[in-house]
Amino acid sequence: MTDSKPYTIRWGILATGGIAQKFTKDLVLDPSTRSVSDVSHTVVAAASRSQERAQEFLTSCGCPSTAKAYGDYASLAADPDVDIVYVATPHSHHYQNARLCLEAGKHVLCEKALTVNAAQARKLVEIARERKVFLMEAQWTRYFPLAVELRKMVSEGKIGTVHRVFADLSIGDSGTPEAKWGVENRMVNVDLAGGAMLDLGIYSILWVFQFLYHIQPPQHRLPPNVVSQLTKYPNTGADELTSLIMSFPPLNSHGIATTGLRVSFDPDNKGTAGPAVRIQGTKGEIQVFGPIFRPTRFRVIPLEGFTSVEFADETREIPGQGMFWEADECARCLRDGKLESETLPLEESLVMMDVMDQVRQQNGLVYPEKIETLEYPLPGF
Ligand SMILES: NC(=O)C1=CN([C@@H]2O[C@H](COP(=O)(O)OP(=O)(O)OC[C@H]3O[C@@H](n4cnc5c(N)ncnc54)[C@H](OP(=O)(O)O)[C@@H]3O)[C@@H](O)[C@H]2O)C=CC1
Ligand SMILES: O=C1OC[C@@H](O)[C@H](O)[C@H]1O
Repeated sequence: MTDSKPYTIRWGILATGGIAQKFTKDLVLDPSTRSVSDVSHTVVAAASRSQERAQEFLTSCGCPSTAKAYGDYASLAADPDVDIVYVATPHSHHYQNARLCLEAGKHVLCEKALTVNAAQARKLVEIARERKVFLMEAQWTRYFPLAVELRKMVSEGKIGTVHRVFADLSIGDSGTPEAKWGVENRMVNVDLAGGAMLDLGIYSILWVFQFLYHIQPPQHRLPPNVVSQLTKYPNTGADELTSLIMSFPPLNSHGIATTGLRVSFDPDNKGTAGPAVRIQGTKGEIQVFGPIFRPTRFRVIPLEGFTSVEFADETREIPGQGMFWEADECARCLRDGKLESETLPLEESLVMMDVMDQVRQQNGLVYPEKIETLEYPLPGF
């Protein structure tokens, strides 16, 4: 007889900002609303730099009244009731905060970009492996049913051999970025590892990677050659317009990933601009409609003479943001004793970090030493 009780994991939430709220509200939803019955989630604690903020956060997200509110991150990492910590601080802090939790023996789901640079990411992976704890970068988009379906279709050869992928995530609007972001906001503040690439461009890169790297046979999963251009944001020097061409061996397939804060993938907010991702193969093309962090639908356009197929993501009708898909993956990995996710192996996160390092090197974008360093622990994090 099978045990029908779901496998429940106990979350600790580290930081109380915008995405921590969205993620936590998704966690407390009943999994049956998304037809999931094998795993479930409970929030047992949250930590903020202010204890009061942590308590307000737990209440406003609808967490159980027994959940503990901590006024510092170290207390959360030390809580024996926490199985896994969701790290939701700015990029600049991921290395210090995730390391704190890993060293305390906690499993970790860390927001994207995993760290500021590849050396920090390698160190986290090394520690996770040493401690035998689970670590995953929160590239939530990969876990949407739409993305799962697309990887399956392309792997099965629906559009033949893929030779080129275009992907864009640019979020300029009617105002100027200067008026919108100023100089302090984490989107442009170099002290917080701000900039278009680590925050938004990573989605363009992950869409390229899903098809030109991830679904390739293991012997063909090779790091790309990268050429890039980057324009800096006035007054802070973060990147505001970044474009990469990646050439993936052995076919030298091209992945063109773009991002920007001054132009938009969807200028009129009506989808008039067309697809934000185009996956081009020898038998046709698949177009994905953005925003690509939370894609809405895709279209398959086979070679002339065939009918095109539209796929709308029906799961968008169910409650929540869709961040629960990645949370469910974490629960299944913990249940099955896996220390990393097959949908985003740690090695792939490292290759993506290497790509972003190369873009920064090619264009002279260096963040302050205190957030590029491997030194740990540092005060103030
Ligand atoms: N998956 C997705 O769709 C999204 C992912 N993200 C990712 O999530 C992370 C956080 O982004 P977001 O929630 O938008 O950021 P916010 O600025 O809204 O929140 C960040 C939180 O981090 C904590 N923090 C700790 N130190 C600092 C510091 N020096 N400056 C500012 N905040 C600090 C704060 O929590 P406290 O005061 O409680 O300690 C703060 O609320 C980033 O890595 C980003 O890339 C962001 C948006 C969407
Ligand atoms: O991950 C993200 O997706 C949505 C964007 O608005 C946000 O800046 C980014 O961090």
